[in-house]
Amino acid sequence: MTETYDFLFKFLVIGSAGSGKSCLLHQFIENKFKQDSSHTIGVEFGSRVVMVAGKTVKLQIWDTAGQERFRSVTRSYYRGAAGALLVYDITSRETYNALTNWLTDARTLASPNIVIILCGNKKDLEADREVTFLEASRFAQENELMFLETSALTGENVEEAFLKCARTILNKIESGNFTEQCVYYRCAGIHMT
Ligand SMILES: Nc1nc2c(ncn2[C@@H]2O[C@H](COP(=O)(O)OP(=O)(O)OP(=O)(O)O)[C@@H](O)[C@H]2O)c(=O)[nH]1
Repeated sequence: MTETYDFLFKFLVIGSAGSGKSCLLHQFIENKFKQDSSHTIGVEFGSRVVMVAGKTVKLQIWDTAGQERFRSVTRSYYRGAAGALLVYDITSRETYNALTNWLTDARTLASPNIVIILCGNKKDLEADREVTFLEASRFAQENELMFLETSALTGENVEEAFLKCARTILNKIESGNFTEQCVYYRCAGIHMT
């Protein structure tokens, strides 16, 4: 099968262990909840071609392990990323408190201009919430992040998170504000299946 696209963006999914990164990726790629998700070892990969503002964009998505012992492996995948989903679990303040460290890694190891969307995942578990929408949106504003609450279980806002990030990158490219040559390519890719 030949697959053509206008742009290829490398995306990262980062955040603490158990926040739901693998489930978000699975929901976006397969359109269903990954029932038996176990800890990611190192990194996993998925891709999907989407339409964004009339352009075909291939998203190449790297789902990284959140566990500290894999940090040196996952850091080596940051280079060349145009966008990232920075994930925490709304029912776990610990995962929220770790956001600053993940953000520093993304901006130093990928690019200071990387487009990041903060995702407060497990929105379906309202009764167990430990992090309010308001405080997370303030954090997002202070750190120039977009922000959505998502549920990999119900699928709420999952597609939106990836598309919003892609749309922002595309806008930046088209307005000349995204100049890193390494992070996007206008290309006709050949994909063999
Ligand atoms: N209720 C609910 N559970 C979720 C959601 N997303 C993930 N989970 C559960 O949270 C646990 C961790 O999900 P994973 O996707 O494996 O987490 P991860 O961030 O990839 O974890 P690491 O690979 O260790 O970094 C699993 O038991 C999932 O079933 C969600 O949106 N809602």
